[in-house]
Amino acid sequence: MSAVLSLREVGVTYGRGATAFQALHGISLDIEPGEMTLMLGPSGSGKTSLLQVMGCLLRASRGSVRLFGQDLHAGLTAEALAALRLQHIGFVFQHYNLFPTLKAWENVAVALDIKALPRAQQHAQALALLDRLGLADRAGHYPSELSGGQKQRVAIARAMAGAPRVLLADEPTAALDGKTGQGVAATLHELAHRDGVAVVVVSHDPRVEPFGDRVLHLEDGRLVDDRRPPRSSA
Ligand SMILES: Nc1ncnc2c1ncn2[C@@H]1O[C@H](COP(=O)(O)OP(=O)(O)OP(=O)(O)O)[C@@H](O)[C@H]1O
Repeated sequence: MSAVLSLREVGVTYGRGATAFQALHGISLDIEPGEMTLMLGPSGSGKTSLLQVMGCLLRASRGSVRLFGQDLHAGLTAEALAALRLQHIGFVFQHYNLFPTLKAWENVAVALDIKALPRAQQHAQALALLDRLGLADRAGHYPSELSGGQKQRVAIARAMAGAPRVLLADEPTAALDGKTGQGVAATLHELAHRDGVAVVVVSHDPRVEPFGDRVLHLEDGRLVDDRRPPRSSA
């Protein structure tokens, strides 16, 4: 396997001078396609900071980050970084971040807009994505008419609309009840295995753990464990 993302000795410091705080210390790891990587660790251990570095939302203060071999620190402008993000990376958040005034399919189509597709084609593609996530019959519903699990599936469909090679999810099941959370974790796992996407999930949720092909543990901004459990739920 060749890595999608390669991090070497990555450090992140917030603030300057007397108030500077080092949130990440010398993190080196490769993120592979076709597997679901879980990032676990106590509150404040740096999980979100690391996910943001991987997603080109936050620049590392030290070290190097490569996306498909391209060095994200080698003089890239903010615009160039944003373009890479749009092209390769999808995001899923704890609170779904759907537009309340748009129907489910329109929320997905927002991500297709960027590609300037004709509206009919956007509709067809959004429906196909929702269908894959078991939501074909909810395409015309507004977010307020959907359950938490359905909303998260719409958010995943939207994240997949740009056909990203990397999908980053920050606490995607935290607002969901047990069974629904497991269903969403299974969906993310399937995207990694069926589509070859590199899926990285930050979670506090023990119900998500069985779906991780690889489990990273962070503590105090350091990677303290990195393993592939022998048994996966797939
Ligand atoms: N913008 C910021 N400015 C200053 N400090 C920050 C900033 N963002 C995060 N931190 C600090 O960096 C450390 C790591 O934060 P981060 O959000 O990455 O941890 P986390 O493991 O995701 O935590 P949680 O599980 O609570 O979301 C924390 O001590 C946090 O207070």
